[in-house]
Amino acid sequence: MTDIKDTTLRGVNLLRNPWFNKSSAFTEKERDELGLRGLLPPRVSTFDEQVTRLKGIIDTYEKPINKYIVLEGAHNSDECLYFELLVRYIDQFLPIVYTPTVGQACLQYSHIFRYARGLYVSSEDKGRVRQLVANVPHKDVDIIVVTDGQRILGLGDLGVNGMGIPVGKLALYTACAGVNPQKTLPVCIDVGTNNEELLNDPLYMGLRQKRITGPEYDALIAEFVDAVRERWPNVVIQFEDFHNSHAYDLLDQYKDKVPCFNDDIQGTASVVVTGMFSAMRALKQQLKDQKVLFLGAGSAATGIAHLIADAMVEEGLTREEALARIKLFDSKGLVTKKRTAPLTPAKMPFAAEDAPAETFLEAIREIKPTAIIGVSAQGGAFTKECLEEMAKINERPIIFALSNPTSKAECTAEEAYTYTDGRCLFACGSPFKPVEYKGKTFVPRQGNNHYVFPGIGLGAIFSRAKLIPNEVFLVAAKVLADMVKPEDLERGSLYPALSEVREISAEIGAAVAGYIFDKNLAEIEKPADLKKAVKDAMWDPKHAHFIQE
Ligand SMILES: O=C([O-])CC(=O)C(=O)O
Ligand SMILES: [Mg+2]
Repeated sequence: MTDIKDTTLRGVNLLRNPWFNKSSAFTEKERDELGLRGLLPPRVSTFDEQVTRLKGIIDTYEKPINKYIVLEGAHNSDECLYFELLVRYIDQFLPIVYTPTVGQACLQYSHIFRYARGLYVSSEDKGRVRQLVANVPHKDVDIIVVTDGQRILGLGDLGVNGMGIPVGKLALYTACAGVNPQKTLPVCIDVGTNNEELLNDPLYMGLRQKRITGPEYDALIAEFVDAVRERWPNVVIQFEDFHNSHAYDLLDQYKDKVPCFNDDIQGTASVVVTGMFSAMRALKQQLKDQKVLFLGAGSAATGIAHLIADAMVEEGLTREEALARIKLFDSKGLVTKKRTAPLTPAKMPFAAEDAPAETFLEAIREIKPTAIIGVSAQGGAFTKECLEEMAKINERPIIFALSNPTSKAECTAEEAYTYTDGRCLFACGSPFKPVEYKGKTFVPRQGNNHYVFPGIGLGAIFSRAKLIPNEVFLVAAKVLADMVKPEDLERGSLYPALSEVREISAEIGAAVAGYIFDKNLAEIEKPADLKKAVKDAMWDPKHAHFIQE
């Protein structure tokens, strides 16, 4: 017996509902019994034919943004088909529904908007957020990705246009980790924008006001968290692309109360530590012997820096020794204790005593790092001179240019390999094509949190986690690093192939769930075969049957 999906929807209402719509794949019997006869072309399509048809349409568009628009159309008309396409062609379509094209989509969001999706909570909804949450059609929500649009990728404040990011991240939850799409909810909190260009754009769809902040902002977020927790008590909340000025505060406020994490601080840290573990394997060295210099000192930088310090401590350093091996360089120069403006608690532990270095190049010369990590959103900031200097100091320098989208990358893959004479260990934040250099082909891979957040969320959802401790991000990094094969390292890849992402997410999900069970943070009993149970719980894009055939 096949499972039969129960719905009271009939006729055109079925065709208009992306959760149920099978379009031309509705069977003869379904057409008869669900009031669909005559509303579709006569010949019944197979799922494969539908995938071929949709892929064919998308392939006719050259510009990535147009592919995005067509894909979102599918997302909003036949979700199952959309996800099957993503799963089958993940390499091709991840850069569309996610970094870098999603960045372009966010810039133009109010101009390409066709379908409303997810939940919008604005500062005008103060006092009635519960009602808004009650309007959400989902019976159960397992995971929310929420942004306030203030730091969208490396693009800055995009206000309500930032909604593209939660939508994209959740698409990855389903495509990469088999989270049921009907249990995911993208949320945008609109408290205004300080982006003048958007405020002056007649089509801009968000509130036309400067951002509110302070107690009013905190109260709106609190009302939102309370309302969603009341309706869906186990819901996992992923904070995404909040500005530094809120990111740590929100995490500190909620991490011990609700199952939540900040992907930019913790997810990014996890994946970058993976990259460092892989680099250590290639170098046959230990993390505790590295000296790391960051360009950028925002939440991603300090999140990564703290997790690298944790990993160094696991290798035997004292925390003080670990912190001393890491330095941050931001728009005001090297972060030092001498700064007049007070340092945030996240930056403080990494502050150098003193710094004559004025430029990043001087800082490299002075500190002699083994690794430079770019999280600055300054496109091209790893100049030829910086890269050459790194190659002079190190036999095999570690170069991570993580800012995205592509225009914000600190250097390209080609620049990294060329200016270090093909000797660097490289990771990027946006996708770069393989690079040929002196007869060798390098395959750079993305140190992007997409390798870990879907699996971490999956583990938290599966175990019905009460909280998500920071340790799971190191757990995930180790699992991911173990999945990097010697052949990957041989080609300069510090991460596994994207085609393996569902397997990766299942492994990370099981390990994270395992940690949560062992710390007594789970709401359910630990299954005997955890890996199998997690894998079995993953959703596959398959059209439902509505009628016993
Ligand atoms: O979305 C991405 O590609 C990575 C990320 O979280 C960010 O840059 O904010
Ligand atoms: Mg992000």
